[in-house]
Amino acid sequence: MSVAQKIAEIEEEMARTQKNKATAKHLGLLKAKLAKLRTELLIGGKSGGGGGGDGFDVAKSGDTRIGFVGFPSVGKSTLLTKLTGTFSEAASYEFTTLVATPGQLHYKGAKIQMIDLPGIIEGAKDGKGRGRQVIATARTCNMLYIVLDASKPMTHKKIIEKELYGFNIRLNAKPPGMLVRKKDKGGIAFTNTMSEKPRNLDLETVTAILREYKIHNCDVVLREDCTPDQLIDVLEGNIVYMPCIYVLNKIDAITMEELELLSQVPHYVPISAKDEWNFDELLETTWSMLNMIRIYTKPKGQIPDLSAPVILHQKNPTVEAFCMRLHRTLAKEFKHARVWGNSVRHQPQIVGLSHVLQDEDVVQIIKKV
Ligand SMILES: Nc1nc2c(ncn2[C@@H]2O[C@H](COP(=O)(O)OP(=O)(O)OP(=O)(O)O)[C@@H](O)[C@H]2O)c(=O)[nH]1
Ligand SMILES: [K+]
Ligand SMILES: [Mg+2]
Repeated sequence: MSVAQKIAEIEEEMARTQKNKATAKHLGLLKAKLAKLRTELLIGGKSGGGGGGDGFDVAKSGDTRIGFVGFPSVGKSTLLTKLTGTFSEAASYEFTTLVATPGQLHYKGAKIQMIDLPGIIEGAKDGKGRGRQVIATARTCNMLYIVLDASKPMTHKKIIEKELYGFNIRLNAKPPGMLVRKKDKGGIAFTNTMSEKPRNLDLETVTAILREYKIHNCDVVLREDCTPDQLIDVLEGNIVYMPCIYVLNKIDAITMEELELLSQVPHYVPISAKDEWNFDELLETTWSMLNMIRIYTKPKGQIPDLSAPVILHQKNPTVEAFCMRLHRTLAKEFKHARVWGNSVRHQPQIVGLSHVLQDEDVVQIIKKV
């Protein structure tokens, strides 16, 4: 039996199994088996077809990377051409795009690499078409645009999400709030640091899942009400968490009433790639979800170069993170920094490595002599 067949078999059994307290442990076990098989597919393993776990070979450039994922002919290539000016062929027939096509957009001083990808269909992750190559490339991105055709059924969104989930991509989610610490002896300890009782996990389910991973001595500490799937994610360890915008394209082809209904979807931005409608909102939303912060450098005796900020990805980056971004050894030679901007009261202010910077601060590093 191939890995894909084994996966299908387990998925069927899970669908047959009723969800209740008595079956929780068994379901947890099936989920763990499923995750292991998916990882086997992902890493290449013994699976047939689909081009292995490797993505398209696209050189990284710029400060961040956004991948366009969606069914065929939803308008991904049209969008790339309009946003970046890099031509990617668009046509009314499916699978026009066969390879990854990168373009670059300059926005608020940042260089954003955008990658137009071939369309995917249901079953992509298991080797249909170029699906696995597409999703493997999607895993290398900092953010995804899931492009949807507003005039097509919204079930397409679910299908794409499922394909990405099966390739260990978690959309608009944070790593689970739990600690899993393997030890040499002492058995399995399951503790909870929340004020309320956990609703989704108990010692029995945790033990069953850990056993599937051949772990017999381990501390599991809950900081949030995590699910069995989240425990499995932590054990698998190769999960990618990334922000995603549902880009609802072709709104020029639907009525206002239909558009109103579609606006219920979270993280969605309606656009028309053809008519360039609502690109402002798309880019504003992109910027805020990427959590990018611009820091301007100021060499001694010169004015800061406001056209070329250094981009940091953390929400609250420190001066140390800024130094690391500039050069690996800079933090070691660091004496102090002068900072102008919103993060300081005095302009400039002398700060140390632990100072937290804000968007558009100007920083001058003073090295030890
Ligand atoms: N009405 C309308 N049509 C659009 C829009 N954007 C793209 N199209 C049309 O939709 C068709 C498919 O566009 P593509 O850009 O090739 O779509 P794609 O997602 O790249 O397709 P594949 O590469 O085949 O996966 C073309 O005929 C486009 O002209 C839009 O905003 N409105
Ligand atoms: K097309
Ligand atoms: Mg295309």
